[in-house]
Amino acid sequence: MATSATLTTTHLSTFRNILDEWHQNRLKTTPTKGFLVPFEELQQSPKKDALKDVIVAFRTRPPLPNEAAEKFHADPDAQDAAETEAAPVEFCSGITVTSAEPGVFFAHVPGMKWSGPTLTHKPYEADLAFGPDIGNEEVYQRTVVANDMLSLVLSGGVGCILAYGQTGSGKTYTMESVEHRVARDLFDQARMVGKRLVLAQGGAEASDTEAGDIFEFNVTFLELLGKHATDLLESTEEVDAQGNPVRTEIAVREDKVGNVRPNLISSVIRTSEELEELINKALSHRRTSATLRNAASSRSHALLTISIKNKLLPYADEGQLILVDLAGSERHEDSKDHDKQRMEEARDNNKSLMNLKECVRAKAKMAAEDGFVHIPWRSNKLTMLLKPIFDIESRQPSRAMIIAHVSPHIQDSVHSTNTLSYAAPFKTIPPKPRGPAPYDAEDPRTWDHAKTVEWLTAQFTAQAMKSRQADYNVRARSAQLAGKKLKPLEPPAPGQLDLGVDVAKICPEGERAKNLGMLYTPQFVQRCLEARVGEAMTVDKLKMVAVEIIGKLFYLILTAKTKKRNEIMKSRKKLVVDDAYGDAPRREEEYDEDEFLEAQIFWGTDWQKTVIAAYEQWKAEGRDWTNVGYPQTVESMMMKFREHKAAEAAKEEVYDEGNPEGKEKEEAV
Ligand SMILES: Nc1ncnc2c1ncn2[C@@H]1O[C@H](COP(=O)(O)OP(=O)(O)OP(=O)(O)O)[C@@H](O)[C@H]1O
Repeated sequence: MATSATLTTTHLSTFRNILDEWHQNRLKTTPTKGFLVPFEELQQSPKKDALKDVIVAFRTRPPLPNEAAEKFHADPDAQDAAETEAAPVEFCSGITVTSAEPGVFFAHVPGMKWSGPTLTHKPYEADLAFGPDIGNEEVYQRTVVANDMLSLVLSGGVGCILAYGQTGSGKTYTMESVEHRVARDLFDQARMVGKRLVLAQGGAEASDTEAGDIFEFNVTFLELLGKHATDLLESTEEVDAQGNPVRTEIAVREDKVGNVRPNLISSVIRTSEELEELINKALSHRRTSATLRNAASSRSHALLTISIKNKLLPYADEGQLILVDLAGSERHEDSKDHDKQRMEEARDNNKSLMNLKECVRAKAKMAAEDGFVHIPWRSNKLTMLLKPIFDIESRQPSRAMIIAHVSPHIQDSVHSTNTLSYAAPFKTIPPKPRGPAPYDAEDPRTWDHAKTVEWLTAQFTAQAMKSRQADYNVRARSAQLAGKKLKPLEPPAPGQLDLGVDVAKICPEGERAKNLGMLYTPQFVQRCLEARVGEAMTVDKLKMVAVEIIGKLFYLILTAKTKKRNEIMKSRKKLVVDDAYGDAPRREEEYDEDEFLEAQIFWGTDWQKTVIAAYEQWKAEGRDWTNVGYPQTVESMMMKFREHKAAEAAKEEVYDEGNPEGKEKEEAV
């Protein structure tokens, strides 16, 4: 089967003309929009309230020297091949960035109608769009820094950055640059956060406070190749028949308490240089193998996880930064020449990417609507490894960012539309302002300032009463030992109880429980330490009390959300996946756009060839092509595609791990 890239290449000059015309017409009406804040002014801290739980960005790279000529070839059987064969294939853009923020990419999708070549210009929206002229530093600043990822993870939250896209589109280029920049900045940021914490505890500002004095950093690097997980930090001399290093397989499963902690080599890191060295070591171990698209293609998902423990607040949650360079999303066309093992890997990779899509979409939907949607993270090893991001029962704040990469070439446009339509639905609109929710004593999100202060005061009062009672018990016991008896403990006179903190400082005017619920645990603890008055509570005692109180508040919020989820579930009966995705745009009336595109990819240029052959036959027989012939032809191609998919799915079911019926079915087959 000829590739669809060949078709595009054969008609390149026509596509170029159509594209030029489109550019001219577009520029007459809509100028290209840049970023909201110029790069030089990006340095201010982001507004925390404005941050989203799921951020989606698009990126396309510049064409590489000679890439078009080396990668794409004209179809020698095509009618106008003689015209194209003489000249080498030159670059023609398949992507146009019309707005950087919000991001808009147009994909120019070539097609062939009986009347000749056509281009469809399909727009896709994201939060950000990076064109070929945007460098790695700017991408890092506008994604990781502007979205406060490092503070989040240093404060006990979970941050995850995923690079997705066709093989050779630039994922590794982006992720490696992010990894090295994280290595560069994480320790400086940790030093700053740590110093503030030391100061809040009443400690003197030590200029030589090192990040490692306050935080403990542990790094792991896991590779998921198909269904097999291995440790990229394990050194090995052994190689398989293809020359790939052989490493011990690592189990990925939930433990008894629900954590997914694969048994990996975990390296303690104290400096930027150590982290940098570790990243380089792991990357050099990363398995690569040739594909049709990219000579050094990465066939696996690579997950770099940096876990951060706050030594000053041992009770606080451990922060995690998970950087994921996903395996290339290969098309049927690109993987058809692989051996059986590679085909299986490609199939498993695509399956895990589909499952990831479901999870991210559900998370995005949940954040946008402040409700609950089932997130099927247990269905696949990749999403199991991302449990901290997807587990709705987790009280840790989390933020996920997906950077979808597309090739700049028009020959890759069909694949680009797949990538963009994979990621675009992750972009959510912030929930519409609905006015204050009615007061509910059990839902802190509905409390006003006065109620929040009242609740906090009650919490600190309860703690102070506990301490007072404990203190009395000690004195009573000593008195008893001395043969005396103390008077029973009287309740304190109003205003006499020393809470040890100024509650008004913990919840200043204008703030309420909802705002406190958005603080990270260490931030709340820091606030309490800054509000400490007198000696009623020692610093250590106050830290414990603060962690307990914020934990209680998170618990109340989580319980209220769960209650709401149950109500939503009851009222909606069944929340189907499509519901979570929103209405999918339709392309050809009867067919779902994704399915239609997938079918075209499966057929490659045979799609157009079949249409043209059918057209000629129907016309020669004098029959109605437009109303009958064309729909019938498309339907029969869709049926064949569906049969192929069903057969693939049946195979997957048989081999699917953990499918209790799989073995029986396999035997039956
Ligand atoms: N923004 C960019 N600017 C310049 N060159 C780039 C850019 N992005 C990628 N490249 C180059 O393009 C080539 C392919 O990129 P890369 O290896 O990152 O792709 P990939 O998506 O990770 O592919 P695979 O999934 O096969 O690993 C590399 O030579 C890389 O240096």
